[in-house]
Amino acid sequence: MAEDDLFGFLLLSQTAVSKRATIIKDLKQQDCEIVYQEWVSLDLDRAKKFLQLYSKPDEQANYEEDKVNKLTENSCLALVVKKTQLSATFKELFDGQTSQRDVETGLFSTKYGLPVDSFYYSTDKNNAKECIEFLFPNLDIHNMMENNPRKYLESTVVPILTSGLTQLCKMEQKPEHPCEWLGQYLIQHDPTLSPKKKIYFILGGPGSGKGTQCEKLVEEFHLCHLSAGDLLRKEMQSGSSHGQLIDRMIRDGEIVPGHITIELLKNAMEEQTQSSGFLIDGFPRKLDQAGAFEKWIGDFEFILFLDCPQEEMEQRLLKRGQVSGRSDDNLDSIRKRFTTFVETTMPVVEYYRSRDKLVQVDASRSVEEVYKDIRTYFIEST
Ligand SMILES: Nc1ncnc2c1ncn2[C@@H]1O[C@H](COP(=O)(O)OP(=O)(O)OP(=O)(O)O)[C@@H](O)[C@H]1O
Ligand SMILES: Nc1ccn([C@@H]2O[C@H](COP(=O)(O)O)[C@@H](O)[C@H]2O)c(=O)n1
Repeated sequence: MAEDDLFGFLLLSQTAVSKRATIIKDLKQQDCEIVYQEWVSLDLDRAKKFLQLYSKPDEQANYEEDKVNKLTENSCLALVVKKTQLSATFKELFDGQTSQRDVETGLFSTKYGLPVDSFYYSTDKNNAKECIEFLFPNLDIHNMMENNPRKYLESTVVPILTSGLTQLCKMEQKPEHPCEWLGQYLIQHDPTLSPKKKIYFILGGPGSGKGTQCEKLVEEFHLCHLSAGDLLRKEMQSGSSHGQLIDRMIRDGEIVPGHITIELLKNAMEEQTQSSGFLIDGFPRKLDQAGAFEKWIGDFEFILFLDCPQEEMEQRLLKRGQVSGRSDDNLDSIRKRFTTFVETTMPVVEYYRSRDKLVQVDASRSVEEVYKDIRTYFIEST
């Protein structure tokens, strides 16, 4: 390690997390090495302990409720940064201050428009080490600082690589492209990339109330609602090359090829940084879509199935059709959608029921009655 190499840490709480891409890009442009990053969930007790550790010994630890709330309301992103003369870089990037302490508490907000208590950083060797040890108890910071590559790899990459290789060996049906498979495995299982966001699928016949119930779940559980149908309609209107195909398939109540829908879902999920999980409405409509989703995006918690008689759904959709402007809210398309639902989507429902990954509610009742049942599953799971 060069004489004046310095390790620092940076902790971004919820408000600052939205700027993480720019911040990381700026740091890298200044030749900072992001040696490690991890999403950290702090409970009340740990948030207070962190603030205590962060404050200078001669200062009163600052437990302002607001600061603690910012640290606990959502996962924070913590980074270990390395660079020669790191304090000078932090100073240059984040404020125009001159003293070390100003750098540590200073005007990060100037460049990124963030409140000062939405981030914490330090380049003081001992304080940074203490904070890093506290934030990442399993990280071998000592070896990292000593720049021992072997030990660094052993404490970071090797465990997940080993478990990926073990899984690969155990698979009865070996993947056609093992390196690609392994790459996906590493990304999906890397605890440092992102906190695992829970994914819930919402299925039910057309008009069973999926969108309506999702709105209520979003309000109570702050999950991100993504409707596969809405994403396809948006894609169609954007003038994409798939536009005509999607348009025709929606009118005929057919299922759009899974790779198109999964790509749209993947992009929408990646854009979403704030939510703690996803409600994916109207997906998977076909058995192979579920497998492809798990392979390319990740595992899900359960499928919520809204069970509703066809006559009731038909009435609801005809009523909605008076105002929705949807090309498929007419009797001809509605009947085709019912047929597709029974022939193609019910097998998905039955498959996951048999694997205990499905919960079912009677969706023929009033919106409130249905929701009362649904929320119990989410209270248990979130
Ligand atoms: N429990 C309910 N009782 C009566 N009407 C309802 C109920 N739930 C939803 N609706 C109404 O039925 C119509 C369809 O509901 P919604 O759009 O939520 O269904 P969906 O399953 O998302 O439909 P689609 O699959 O066609 O997108 C809407 O007009 C909605 O207001
Ligand atoms: N996974 C999906 C979801 C939807 N579609 C097509 O969109 C139509 C409307 O879907 P809603 O969920 O909004 O009712 C649906 O009938 C399909 O044509 C799809 O192909 N795949």
